[in-house]
Amino acid sequence: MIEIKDIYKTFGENEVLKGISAKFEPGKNHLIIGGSGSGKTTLLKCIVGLHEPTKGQVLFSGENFTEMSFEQRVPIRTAIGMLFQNSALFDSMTVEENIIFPLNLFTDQSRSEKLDRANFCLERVNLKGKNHLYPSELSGGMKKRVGIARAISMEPKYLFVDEPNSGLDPQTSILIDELINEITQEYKITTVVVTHDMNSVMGIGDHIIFLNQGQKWWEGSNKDIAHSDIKELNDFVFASKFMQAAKAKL
Ligand SMILES: Nc1ncnc2c1ncn2[C@@H]1O[C@H](COP(=O)(O)OP(=O)(O)OP(=O)(O)O)[C@@H](O)[C@H]1O
Repeated sequence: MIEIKDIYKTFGENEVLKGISAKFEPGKNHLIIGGSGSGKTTLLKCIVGLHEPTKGQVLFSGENFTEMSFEQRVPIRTAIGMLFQNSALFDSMTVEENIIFPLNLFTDQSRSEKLDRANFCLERVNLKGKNHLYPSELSGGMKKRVGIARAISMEPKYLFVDEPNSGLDPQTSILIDELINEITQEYKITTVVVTHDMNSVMGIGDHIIFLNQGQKWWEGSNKDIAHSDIKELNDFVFASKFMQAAKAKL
């Protein structure tokens, strides 16, 4: 479980996050949605410690991450898997080397244990046997899957994903969403996803937080979202004609 309490983040004069509180539970997909510039990525970065909040607290399993020193944070950091935009794979490394990279950094596993783990993770994301390919030889969807394989290589308790579907076609997007959902449920991971993708929202949004102008404007599940009477949320969710037509049938 992750709990954030009254998070503020200011860059210079720009107050980007204005007092956000929420709880993120294991085995669930928590989606952060909102318009461009509403503060989604900033919030994600504040939770994982890539930004320090100006005010407020982040608690991982009840432990106050915000007040910890760099060294104290290490056990929590190693329990975090991250998949950020563009998959952030190392181009000069093979698929296998990319997956083993965090194991080299944070574990004292033997070479054969690391290879076993890489093979397990590759199989889990349906990329068995692709060990020796380089990122330049992969499609966008395959890169995302390698990114997911790397993110789960350390058996994370927490998974953070920024825009998993950017640059992917709709069918591949759904496969990536399904993979995130399966992994989240299978390993009881607390998963937090920043997304613009309404298919993801409707497909895997167990818990959705809608940010508007740096504030938590609404939260609920994908079942609740169609019945909200919050104007800003409806304008965001039902911006497309397709979604308007879908709502009319509900
Ligand atoms: N490192 C930074 N320094 C200064 N300002 C920043 C920094 N990071 C983000 N911002 C500002 O914070 C605001 C919110 O940015 P953020 O990237 O969190 O929004 P977002 O909701 O994720 O947007 P998008 O959907 O377009 O990715 C923007 O005004 C941005 O300029």
